[in-house]
Amino acid sequence: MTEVIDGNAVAAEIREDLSDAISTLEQAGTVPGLATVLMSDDPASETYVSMKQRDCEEVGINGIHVELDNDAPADELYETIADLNADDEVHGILVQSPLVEQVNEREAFRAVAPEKDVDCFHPENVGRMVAGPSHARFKPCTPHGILKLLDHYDVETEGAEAVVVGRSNIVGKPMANLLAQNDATGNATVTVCHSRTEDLEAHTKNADIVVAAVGVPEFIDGTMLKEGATVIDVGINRVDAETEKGYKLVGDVEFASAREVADTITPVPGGVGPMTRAMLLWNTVKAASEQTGVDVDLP
Ligand SMILES: NC(=O)C1=CN([C@@H]2O[C@H](COP(=O)(O)OP(=O)(O)OC[C@H]3O[C@@H](n4cnc5c(N)ncnc54)[C@H](OP(=O)(O)O)[C@@H]3O)[C@@H](O)[C@H]2O)C=CC1
Ligand SMILES: Nc1nc(=O)c2c([nH]1)NC[C@@H]1CN(c3ccc(C(=O)N[C@@H](CCC(=O)O)C(=O)O)cc3)C=[N+]21
Repeated sequence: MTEVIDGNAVAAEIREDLSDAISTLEQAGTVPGLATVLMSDDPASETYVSMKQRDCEEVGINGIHVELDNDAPADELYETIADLNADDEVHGILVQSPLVEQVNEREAFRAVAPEKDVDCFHPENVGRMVAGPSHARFKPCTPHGILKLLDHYDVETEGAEAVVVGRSNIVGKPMANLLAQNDATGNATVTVCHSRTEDLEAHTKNADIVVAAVGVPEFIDGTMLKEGATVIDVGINRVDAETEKGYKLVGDVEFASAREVADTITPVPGGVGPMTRAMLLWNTVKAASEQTGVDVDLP
């Protein structure tokens, strides 16, 4: 029987475990603080940011939300980030992507103080992550959440053939790097595929673990997978449907055909998405601990 991974359940467990670390910090006089910054006309962004704020409330993190006008000058965003960098009550800062066009996203991510960069987008933190486990500060939330899911469902990465489809800075690139690292959640043999890959199916067919982060609805189907594979679907695509909201969410994997072939598979929604949010809380607690010098146990 194919096992369908329950990302909501694993994320709830992590939030529960984080409460202990948050209590430890509170007893030492610190409430962890996470600032989310929204400057976007992307309709999904508002949903994600409000979910992140709701998560904060649930676990006892002080959520601070800043929303900027979409037509404000880029400097307003930089000033906001500078203020948050200087604010002792803020331990983590997330600048929601995509940003409006007048802002250079790379510059905005660089403006976040590296100690508060809970997305792990700052080049200093990316470099430290790539340098290896003893150098790393944060792991980016989505790949980090995927490693937690693999561990939770006893999917062996060591020696596995892993194929990551997609090479974005937010998902594909760090995911491939982490799976290849020489540590307990890595040691896979990793192939990175992208839009210039000649024969995608030849790669995915050979993979024990496929991570799909493409942004194309139902791009990978069962015929492209190896029998018994683990399939991690990162994609969140809104497609028109006759629902209350006028759309439904589908992944980058065609779930019905993939589950016939896979041994273990994530659904959309309820797979990777909730884990991304849980690891954002995790990184915020780690940031608060490091900024205050109060030791905590992280799940
Ligand atoms: N669940 C979660 O928590 C998150 C979900 N997402 C979702 O994951 C998906 C991917 O996001 P993101 O990584 O930001 O996307 P990007 O658009 O930044 O990157 C997509 C990647 O897929 C590759 N690609 C596109 N078309 C093809 C193709 N036909 N064949 C092979 N590769 C292709 C691109 O290749 P190239 O580099 O050559 O252009 C690129 O590397 C989206 O659906 C997004 O909404 C994103 C972040 C978090
Ligand atoms: N600076 C920055 N950091 C991010 O981590 C970041 C970002 N920008 N921009 C957009 C992407 C996307 N992303 C998601 C997080 C959670 C869900 C999630 O919780 N999804 C739920 C359902 C969501 C819904 O109902 O719409 C699920 O899959 O079950 C989805 C997508 C984080 N991102």
